[in-house]
Amino acid sequence: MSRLRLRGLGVELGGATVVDALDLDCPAGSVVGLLGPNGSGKSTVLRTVYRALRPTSGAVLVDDEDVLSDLDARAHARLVAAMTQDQGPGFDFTVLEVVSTGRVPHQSSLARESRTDRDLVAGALARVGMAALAGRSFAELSGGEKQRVLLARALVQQPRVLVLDEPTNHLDVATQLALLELVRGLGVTVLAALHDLNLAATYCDAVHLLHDGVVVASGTPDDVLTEERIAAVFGVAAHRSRHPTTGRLHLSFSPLPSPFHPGVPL
Ligand SMILES: Nc1ncnc2c1ncn2[C@@H]1O[C@H](COP(=O)(O)OP(=O)(O)OP(=O)(O)O)[C@@H](O)[C@H]1O
Repeated sequence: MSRLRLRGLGVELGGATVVDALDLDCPAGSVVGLLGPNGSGKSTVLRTVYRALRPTSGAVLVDDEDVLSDLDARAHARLVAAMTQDQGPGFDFTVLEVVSTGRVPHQSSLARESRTDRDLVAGALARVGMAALAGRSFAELSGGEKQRVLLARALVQQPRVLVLDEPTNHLDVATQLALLELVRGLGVTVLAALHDLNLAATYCDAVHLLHDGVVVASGTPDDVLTEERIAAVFGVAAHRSRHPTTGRLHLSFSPLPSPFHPGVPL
């Protein structure tokens, strides 16, 4: 298991500072949530970790390896896998082909797909409940089915760090819980951007709360997600309680005056 650390991360986009001097730790094997309102910088932070975006300053470390400068693309893909909204093949591939591309970083350029590769792909498709759709066109899948296929692809990469950008946003409630249970059971270090604060409270060991590109609080969901902080950062009234079966933090929300039209409830 590996730990992920972001140190002094800064990102400027279109002349504006989107992420500023950000430090963030994900202990080995932990599930860490990145929380914050729309536009707070969550995807931008994640994109630097999976190298879709080069930060203006700072470092991304997996254990003590600087993944931004020390590694070629294949070596990086063996360390870090991502499941995001904007992924997926540009051409029409089958589900099986899409998941199989996750094995490429582990294959030498001459070697054909091995028995191990095929077994891993079949196993991952079964784990995400997509084995029956292996021969289907990826492009024709529903949003939730695509998300599950992209998770299977990330799993067969056998990464040490898994980055998830809004992993549950297309999923029905049962599949949301199944996906997060699966992810928790992997034993890999996970950094996930989540909008659902209750899912974060249930499944994350720690959370970092972003506001305007800056981490304003870090710690356990219980410590970070106070009613005052949620009101200040998200602009909603939150009521804290305990989930009746898990005993974890549970939040209920009601509107404060609209951020768009102060004084007028949303
Ligand atoms: N290429 C770009 N040029 C200029 N600004 C950008 C660019 N990409 C993103 N931004 C801005 O950076 C800020 C952070 O965006 P980001 O997508 O990281 O936020 P987020 O927290 O993931 O939001 P959401 O919850 O809506 O997905 C936003 O204000 C966005 O408009």
